[in-house]
Amino acid sequence: MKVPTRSSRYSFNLKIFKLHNDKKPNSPNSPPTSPVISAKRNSWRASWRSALGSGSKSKTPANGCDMNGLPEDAVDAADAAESTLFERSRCYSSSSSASASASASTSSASNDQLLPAIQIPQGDELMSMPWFGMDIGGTLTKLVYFEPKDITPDEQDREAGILRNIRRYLTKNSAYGKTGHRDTHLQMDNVEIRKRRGSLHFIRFQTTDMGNFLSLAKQKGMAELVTTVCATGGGAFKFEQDFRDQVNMKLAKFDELDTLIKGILFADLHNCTECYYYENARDILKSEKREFNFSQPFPFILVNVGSGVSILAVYGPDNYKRISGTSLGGGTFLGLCCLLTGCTSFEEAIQLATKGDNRKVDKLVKDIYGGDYNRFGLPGDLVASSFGQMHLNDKRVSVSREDLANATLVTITNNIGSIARMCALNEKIDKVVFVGNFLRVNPISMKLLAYAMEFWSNGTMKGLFLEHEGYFGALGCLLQFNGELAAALSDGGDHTSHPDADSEPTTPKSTDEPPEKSPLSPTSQHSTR
Ligand SMILES: Nc1ncnc2c1ncn2[C@@H]1O[C@H](COP(=O)(O)OP(=O)(O)OP(=O)(O)O)[C@@H](O)[C@H]1O
Ligand SMILES: CC(C)(CO)[C@@H](O)C(=O)NCCC(=O)O
Repeated sequence: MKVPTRSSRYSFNLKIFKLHNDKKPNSPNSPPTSPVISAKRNSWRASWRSALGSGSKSKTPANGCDMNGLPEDAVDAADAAESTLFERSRCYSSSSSASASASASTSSASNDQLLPAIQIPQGDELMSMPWFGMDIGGTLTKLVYFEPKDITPDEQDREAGILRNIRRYLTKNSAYGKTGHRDTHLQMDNVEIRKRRGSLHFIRFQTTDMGNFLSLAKQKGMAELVTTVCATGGGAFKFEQDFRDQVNMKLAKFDELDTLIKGILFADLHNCTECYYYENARDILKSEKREFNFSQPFPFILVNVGSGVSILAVYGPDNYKRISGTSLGGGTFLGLCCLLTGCTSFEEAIQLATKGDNRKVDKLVKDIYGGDYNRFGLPGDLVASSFGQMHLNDKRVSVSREDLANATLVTITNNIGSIARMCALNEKIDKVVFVGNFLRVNPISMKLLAYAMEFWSNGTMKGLFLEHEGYFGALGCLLQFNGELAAALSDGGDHTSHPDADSEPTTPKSTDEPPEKSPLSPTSQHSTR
């Protein structure tokens, strides 16, 4: 359970508040007006929780965190390769119910407005197991599976063999087929969803393996058990017919950005160590991961770094807008890295980047000025031109694959950081949350983003990160199982907004408005910082 009274967290909020208020009005690095930090505490949570029908949250959860939000039982289940890169500890709350449900059409106009009560679907078929949420993205498909742990002996007797086999198959293995992988270190235990208690399992595979996934699902008898799968992401549209034809499954489609936000809020409510930041972000070598109290999240900028990048301004659980995006995302990093280094996987690309040095590839300010460019506060070590040395033959022949991988990672990350910061400045928001699988096993990028937010805003903005990185869309989708699933089924299975649909002014879910492009051209970033 998240405990708000953490002195270091308060001091961080106070520091930001002070910086905003102390700032001289026309300081070149300051936003035109200070972002408002709400004095109301946890009010959105109370209303959200009441909308979920989960009652009040106990202050001393049965498991999970102590009153300082520290892990009571740190579970080290990380895969060996991943845990060497990134250490994680867990502490999950058991105290609140879990079904996210507020429907888009009744979205709140402000953070504090009460949301409508959930409608639990009546039909047993909607409630029957197994419960999945699926996010079929441009590169990776994410699957969140709810494993009930409160099965009574009676229920066990009645549990169909197929259902039992699926449950065992998913929870006893951590690798499936060629690219399937269960992120065991992310498992959430003792979670309550729709009055059932159990564990959430997080599974991913390459979207290019969808054919194999469907064959496996068929082979395991899923088609006889599951009639409807809640799905989000572009693939929910692209593969809809394949699901129908190959496994006789209908997709109840949900919008990827709606479910992303729902998943984030749910995960943070249930995991007191979900959100973190980097202390000493200005010194990348010394910066260290620390928990962040995200109990008052709104407003925040959300940067979803998947194959491409979507940037949202989030004002409440059902109140957000997509303010920008860029095609230079995780897919670009992986694609360029494969081209430049001959690597064949994301993990290999990150391993190479960890050992490389971008300064052999990029042109730095000091390569041009001989030192800092003081007049505009550009340090000598700042990248002036990404890959800017690679037109020189002698430099080109002396760089390694590792240097090229590192430079590619730094280029893509800095560009995302720069656009995100401009968006935050524009919206006058000081919290910038980065998610998406690009950040998987990728502390280099997270530290760089934390540095970029802190340095270029003079400490007034904070880069924040979330443990379940790329799984929020799938998680949010699983939670949609309530009233919205019934709606999705009755209206033909599509619960997303279309560009030609009417949009709610306070809930810009549809894509009516022409998409705003990134405020920066890739070549103009430094001068606009
Ligand atoms: N095992 C992996 N295989 C491929 N890419 C990976 C892997 N792990 C992390 N990544 C990174 O994550 C990115 C995909 O992230 P994510 O799953 O969040 O997006 P997506 O849903 O596939 O894409 P989009 O949202 O743009 O449709 C890849 O482009 C790559 O940079
Ligand atoms: C197309 C999506 C939304 C798919 O998740 C994502 O890849 C993205 O936001 N790409 C960037 C598109 C843009 O330039 O705004």
